[in-house]
Amino acid sequence: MSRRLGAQELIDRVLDAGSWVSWDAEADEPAEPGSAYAAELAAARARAGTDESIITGRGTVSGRPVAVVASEFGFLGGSMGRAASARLHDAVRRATREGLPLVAAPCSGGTRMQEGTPAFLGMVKVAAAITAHRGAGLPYLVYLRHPTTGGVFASWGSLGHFTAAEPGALVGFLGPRVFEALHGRPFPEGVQTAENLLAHGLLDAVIEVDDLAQVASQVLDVLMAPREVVPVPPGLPLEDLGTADAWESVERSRRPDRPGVRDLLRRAADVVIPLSGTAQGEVDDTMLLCLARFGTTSCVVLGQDRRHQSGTTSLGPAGLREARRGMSLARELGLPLVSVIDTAGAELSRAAEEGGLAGEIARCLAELVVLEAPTLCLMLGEGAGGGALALLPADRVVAAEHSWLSPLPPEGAAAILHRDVGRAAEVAAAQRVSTRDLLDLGVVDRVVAEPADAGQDAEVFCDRLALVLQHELAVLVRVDPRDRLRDRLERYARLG
Ligand SMILES: CC(C)(COP(=O)(O)OP(=O)(O)OC[C@H]1O[C@@H](n2cnc3c(N)ncnc32)[C@H](O)[C@@H]1OP(=O)(O)O)[C@@H](O)C(=O)NCCC(=O)NCCSC(=O)CC(=O)O
Repeated sequence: MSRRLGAQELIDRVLDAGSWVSWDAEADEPAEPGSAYAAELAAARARAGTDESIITGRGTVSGRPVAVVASEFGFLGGSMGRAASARLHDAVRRATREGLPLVAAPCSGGTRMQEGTPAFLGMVKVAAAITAHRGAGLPYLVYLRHPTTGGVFASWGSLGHFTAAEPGALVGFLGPRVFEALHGRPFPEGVQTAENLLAHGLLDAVIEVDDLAQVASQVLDVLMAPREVVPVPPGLPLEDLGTADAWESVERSRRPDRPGVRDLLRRAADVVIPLSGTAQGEVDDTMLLCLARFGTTSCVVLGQDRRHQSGTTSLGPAGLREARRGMSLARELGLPLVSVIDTAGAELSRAAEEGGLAGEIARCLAELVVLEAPTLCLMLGEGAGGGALALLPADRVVAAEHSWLSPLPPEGAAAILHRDVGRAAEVAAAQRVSTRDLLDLGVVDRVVAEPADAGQDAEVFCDRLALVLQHELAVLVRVDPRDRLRDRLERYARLG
């Protein structure tokens, strides 16, 4: 881990040179004059060079205005007393009033022990101010520095739309030394580290301080972009679809070299910012969640990733919870949502049942169908069962020619109907799973013709889909939100 940076040093490394303007008035004096605490505060001020454990203000990152709040660890371990919480609270509210995105860089031992319970309660107003900031559709980015603990991690450190941490940083709830003193044994090694939290879906990235400006500016470019209405790029001219039957499509969709959501993003998106996990302690690689920009339109993408659904891994409840994180991001930030269906079916296991798979499918359907944000579903390949349907109910549904949608894998349906998986092709046709049928049924709005071999011609396949995506997104964001939602609800009321 790099040397611990002071608050001002960090700000100078991240913001454009000369852009920093402090918002801090003189901090309140929380200590009784002449008390031991007053002496500690005076010593902390002299040592840290700041008047409190937090500094706030505004500046620019790559030219974009941002509000910044940063802890000063040199001031009583970055701990939060009443004056620090009041300063943070005021800065968050000012950022909201001024319509500025907010970047927070905590580094703290949590609530200031010298001030006890009255200071502890400051976590509540800070959480309330951040909720109001997010509620105003403004981004909140968090960079957890070494060390971030206690009530700071448990309030403003854990409420980001996007959360990154410093490599090797100690990030945890109770400080390890406090744990050992209380319990007489050391806290397990390697748990309270940035890297471990990343692996558990609690962080989106671990990045060096020197990369923070670039990452923050990319994230903000994507998050702040949709407020501009962009010209609609030309759509793809309608091309003749081939004559493949449903079963041929099923077989084509299962070819190992068929492009998946990652290939599509690599080729089609101008910017991709991966997010990791649910932000609540789960990761599922079968669901890809990211912020992306296609042409000039930014969106949240959640996509079933075929590369991670092979052999023993399939889409589980955590993947669907990750999808719901994407839905709330889109709702809060007013970003369009692109959902990508490509699954051979959700996980069938004890863990999935006990983890609430069916409930997660229900919650995805329920949230997606009424989501305020513009929504676009792309059927990319396989589309088996509730795990696929969970990402379907969008304003517009675009399908690659050989994608399909069915209540079970066709072999499963054949087993139910005929006790014979060998009759899967016949059942696929009868169940109307092909895109031709889905177009007739009004499930799909547009089918994109595929090259003769999507695996061989991955570029053509992805480029065509990208053109359609860009076009559809640009059209969608122009529609009045009330009309869009009403049309969507009417559409899904007609289906099924
Ligand atoms: C954060 C740390 C891991 C950092 O360890 P380091 O060895 O790097 O640094 P350190 O311990 O020497 O700390 C530097 C200085 O900051 C002071 N310091 C640290 N945390 C403090 C706090 N919460 N209140 C008041 N002072 C604090 C230390 O006493 C020390 O002062 P000096 O230099 O004078 O010796 C450790 O300080 C720590 O465990 N702090 C407590 C973390 C914690 O459990 N917080 C919960 C608080 S309750 C809370 O926040 C509410 C909640 O949990 O919900």
